[in-house]
Amino acid sequence: MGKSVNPDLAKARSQATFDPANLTNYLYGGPEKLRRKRYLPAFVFKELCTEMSLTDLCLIFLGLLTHVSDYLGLTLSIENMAAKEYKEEGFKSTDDMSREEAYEESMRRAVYTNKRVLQLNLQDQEEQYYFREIFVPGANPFALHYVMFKDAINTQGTEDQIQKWLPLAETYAVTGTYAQTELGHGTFLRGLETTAEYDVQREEFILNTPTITSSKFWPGALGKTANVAILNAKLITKGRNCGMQSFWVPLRHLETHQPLPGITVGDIGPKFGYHTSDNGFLQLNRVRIPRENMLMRYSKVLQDGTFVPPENDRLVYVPMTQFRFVVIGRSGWTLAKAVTVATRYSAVRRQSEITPGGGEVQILDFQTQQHKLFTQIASAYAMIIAAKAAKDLYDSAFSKMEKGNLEDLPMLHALTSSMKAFNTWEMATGVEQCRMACGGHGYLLASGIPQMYTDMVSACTYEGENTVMCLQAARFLNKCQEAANKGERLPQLTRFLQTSRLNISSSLDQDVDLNDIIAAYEFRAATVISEANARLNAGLAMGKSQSEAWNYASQLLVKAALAFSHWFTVRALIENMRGAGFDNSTETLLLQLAKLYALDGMLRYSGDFRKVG
Ligand SMILES: CCCCCCCC/C=C\CCC/C=C/C(=O)SCCNC(=O)CCNC(=O)[C@H](O)C(C)(C)COP(=O)(O)OP(=O)(O)OC[C@H]1O[C@@H](n2cnc3c(N)ncnc32)[C@H](O)[C@@H]1OP(=O)(O)O
Ligand SMILES: Cc1cc2nc3c(=O)[nH]c(=O)nc-3n(C[C@H](O)[C@H](O)[C@H](O)COP(=O)(O)OP(=O)(O)OC[C@H]3O[C@@H](n4cnc5c(N)ncnc54)[C@H](O)[C@@H]3O)c2cc1C
Repeated sequence: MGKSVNPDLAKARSQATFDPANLTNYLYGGPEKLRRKRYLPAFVFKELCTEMSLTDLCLIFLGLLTHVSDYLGLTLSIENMAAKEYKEEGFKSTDDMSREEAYEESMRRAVYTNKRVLQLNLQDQEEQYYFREIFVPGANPFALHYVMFKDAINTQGTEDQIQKWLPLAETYAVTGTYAQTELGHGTFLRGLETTAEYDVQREEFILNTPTITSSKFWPGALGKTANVAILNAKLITKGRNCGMQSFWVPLRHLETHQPLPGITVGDIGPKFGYHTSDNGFLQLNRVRIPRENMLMRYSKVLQDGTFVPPENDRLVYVPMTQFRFVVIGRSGWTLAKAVTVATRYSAVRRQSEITPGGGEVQILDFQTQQHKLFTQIASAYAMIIAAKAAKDLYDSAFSKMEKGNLEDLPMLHALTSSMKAFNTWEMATGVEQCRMACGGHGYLLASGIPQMYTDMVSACTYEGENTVMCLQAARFLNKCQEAANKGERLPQLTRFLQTSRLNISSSLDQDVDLNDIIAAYEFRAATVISEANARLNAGLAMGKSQSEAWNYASQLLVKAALAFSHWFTVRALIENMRGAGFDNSTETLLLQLAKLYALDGMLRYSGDFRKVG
């Protein structure tokens, strides 16, 4: 039962000046990865559905990605399910459900996918992600389990602890969360109040949330789903506060799922988005766990209570750095989904005339509509490709860290902090622009865009509130500027602070040279970073303390981190587009898209660029 494609859409696609397959292969990491990605939903839907053509299945798959299918009334007739537990007649729209019903529907789908991933032995993380997203397009109640809970075990646990706990997580013998934020503190981790006091007599930690503000508050899956937490608390041993450490804390009985003694836990209530994620609260009333439950890869507590500190006390923050990197990558794909919906809609929506009497045109013919959408298409590509570029730096830093070489940790923290802030702010702005570009229909939940926004805009807050993350990156950039001022050697990533010069060869009446674009963004970043450093030093010269001067310069320091991220993104986009081995037509188009992205950025931040000439 093939579905006819809208003639306007078909016509628009037929006018492509390049072969989309080349681009799709590049974006998904090559033809084999793309084949697998396309095979998965077809395989599963074929297994689930008796009478649907592959076109329908792909439509459902693409629609599910943007929730459209939920609202087009497409339902999956689920028969001969491999997993007998999944008795659902089809995917019902969760938008008309209460929070309880929506959570249960998402939980049902998530449990089904968890079982199928194990039965299909899907090992590849990306394939697992694609597979899950087909069935749980919104917030997945197991999100924390899949990412931060397992990452914390892998990065903070000893080999023995990994051997013991990771199989439990992989087989869903336990369901986990990452419980760090408290009612009173999310950003300022040194202010966390939950304590883990070592009892040397019984070789146990006594976990306690002594105040209402120390209640754990926000962790995903804490409300209902999780029965174990990787919980961060202030370690106290031999009367000494040894800072934040991570602990494996059972929360609920593995059979009855009832809270264990001393544990008060529940859901924090309705949120702006992520309705099917049960973010929760947790209070601990002198809960005892064995000494072996402290994750001791980097820091240890010996039987006699002696604290063995880590080589670097920031290593306990590694799970956050890892997840920031996930957010950096997913931001581009989130914008890609939104702009795909809005662009397709703009090809089929006819509204108003350009030439009086000429008939209503596709709204994609309005230059204002093209500007709204093409800049977001360019931004999505820029973020996806910059994330790929950051991955090379990320992988090399992590492999060195695993061998005990921590020299790249500051750079990695600065890069993941600034790019997480930059990408999520750009994604949030872009998704909202796509929603508005669809007029009234963009405001319908059926478009899929509103939920993308309300779910994903939280990424500007979680995993490090964006302003705070920019200031973290600015610490590193400012240190590099100070070193540059003294003529010292800089890390590779910031060497442009010493070398950037404004020798632009392009003139306004010729097509802009791509190297000039990179040079302009580099010079802008170097100038803003230098200005922030100058403001900081001006504060010190006024007699302010280091922290008061930091606060005095903080707005410019945030700008410096964003200018750095913008330069990193533009450079990655242009260099990867030139070096990707595309055929001429595809490369020409992509470099055109890169210019659009960069020149649009210059217009949006024209103050910076005018100031640096
Ligand atoms: C659209 C994308 C969708 C993606 C995915 C969707 C699916 C999942 C859906 C939902 C899941 C949501 C999950 C959310 C989880 C959470 O939110 S977990 C909690 C996250 N919390 C935070 O991030 C807290 C942020 N705060 C901090 O990290 C710290 O408090 C601080 C701000 C860094 C300050 O720390 P501190 O006061 O101790 O340190 P400073 O004095 O500022 O700096 C001291 C030095 O330490 C260095 N440092 C700090 N952090 C790190 C780090 N992580 N790694 C390495 N180094 C670090 C810092 O640079 C200082 O060094 P310096 O003195 O040399 O500059
Ligand atoms: C959807 C969602 C899911 C979450 N999931 C989890 C989870 O699974 N596990 C978990 O542990 N936590 C989770 N969190 C909590 C999240 O990590 C925190 O909300 C986040 O770290 C921000 O902290 P906060 O809420 O205390 O905000 P605050 O830090 O109080 O921010 C409020 C304002 O203060 C400003 N501010 C704070 N400090 C500074 C500073 N030093 N300089 C300048 N400005 C500053 C911020 O910029 C911001 O404008 C989640 C949050 C959300 C929204």
